[in-house]
Amino acid sequence: MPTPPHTSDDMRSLPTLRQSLRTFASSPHTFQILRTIPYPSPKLSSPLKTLYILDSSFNPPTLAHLRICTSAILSDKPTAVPKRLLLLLATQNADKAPKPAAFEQRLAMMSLFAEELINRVTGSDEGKHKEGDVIVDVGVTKEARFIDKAKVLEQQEEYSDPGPVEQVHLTGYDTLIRLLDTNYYPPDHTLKPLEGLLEKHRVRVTRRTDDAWGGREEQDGYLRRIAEGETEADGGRREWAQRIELVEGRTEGEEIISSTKVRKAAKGKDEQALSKLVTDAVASWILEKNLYLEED
Ligand SMILES: Nc1ncnc2c1ncn2[C@@H]1O[C@H](COP(=O)(O)OP(=O)(O)OP(=O)(O)O)[C@@H](O)[C@H]1O
Ligand SMILES: NC(=O)c1ccc[n+]([C@@H]2O[C@H](COP(=O)(O)O)[C@@H](O)[C@H]2O)c1
Repeated sequence: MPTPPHTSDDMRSLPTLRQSLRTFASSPHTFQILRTIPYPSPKLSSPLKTLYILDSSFNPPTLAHLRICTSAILSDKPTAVPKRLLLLLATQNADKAPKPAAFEQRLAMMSLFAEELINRVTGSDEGKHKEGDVIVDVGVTKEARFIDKAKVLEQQEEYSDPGPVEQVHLTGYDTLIRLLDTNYYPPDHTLKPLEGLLEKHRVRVTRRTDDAWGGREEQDGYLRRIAEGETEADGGRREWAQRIELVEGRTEGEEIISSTKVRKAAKGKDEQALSKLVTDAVASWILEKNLYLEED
């Protein structure tokens, strides 16, 4: 699908975004890029090899999402360029009903977040990238499951030209558990449908150590059990463990960050709490637009 070059201003205009979402919803397409930074993209010095994808409800984007993206981009050598990251808003979630804020608000925040992210990873400091070496897309999809998103992205010209591009899906530990949950794969309810994703692509999982998802040992143990063949009874493969990388999230004692926590802080107009959970531009947008005041 041709990419309408939404500018930074378009992405701050809620009527423009509403119209773009309407056009997308009524189209037969299941994926669309709304904004690319920088645009027009610089001529690539070498073919794109890796596409990082953060698929999220971005309700709103948080500092945890920022860390997931920057850590992935900076984990690879600065010379391994170009690097491309897709911030992907799923308009249909596998589990959650739509909640505030409206999708156009989330897209506006994703665009601000993308600008801040680019600033973080490019600059003059050692280890950072030159301007133009990192490209960030803001896109939307109607697909809820990773296996379907991966297929749709493989078909996009931007992500397949001139040759195959390896996708690295960035998730948190809770999402890895749901990725490998047979309940999402009717009618047979086996893990076989994941073959396409886990044989061609990779998953980079950030540990999410808190009460709900257990500690580091428990999370590492889960991946070890995959490597030992525990999922084979469900149609999984032990080799998949090599396609899944577990990386550090917050360190001991560091604040737990989630979009739910941001929505609570926003409801209380708690600017100090917000500043520890989201980037500056996202915090300003939330306060200026009075987002999440109705949150329960
Ligand atoms: N603090 C975090 N640590 C590790 N992974 C995270 C963190 N926050 C979000 N993620 C991961 O980022 C992806 C998108 O996150 P999502 O939008 O669901 O955020 P969330 O904070 O879990 O949202 P909500 O609080 O609304 O349920 C998921 O794969 C999720 O696991
Ligand atoms: N098995 C799967 O592919 C699977 C399961 C649960 C969530 N998801 C997706 O992961 C993304 C993040 O989900 P949450 O916002 O619920 O954390 C969403 O796009 C959601 O649809 C995919």
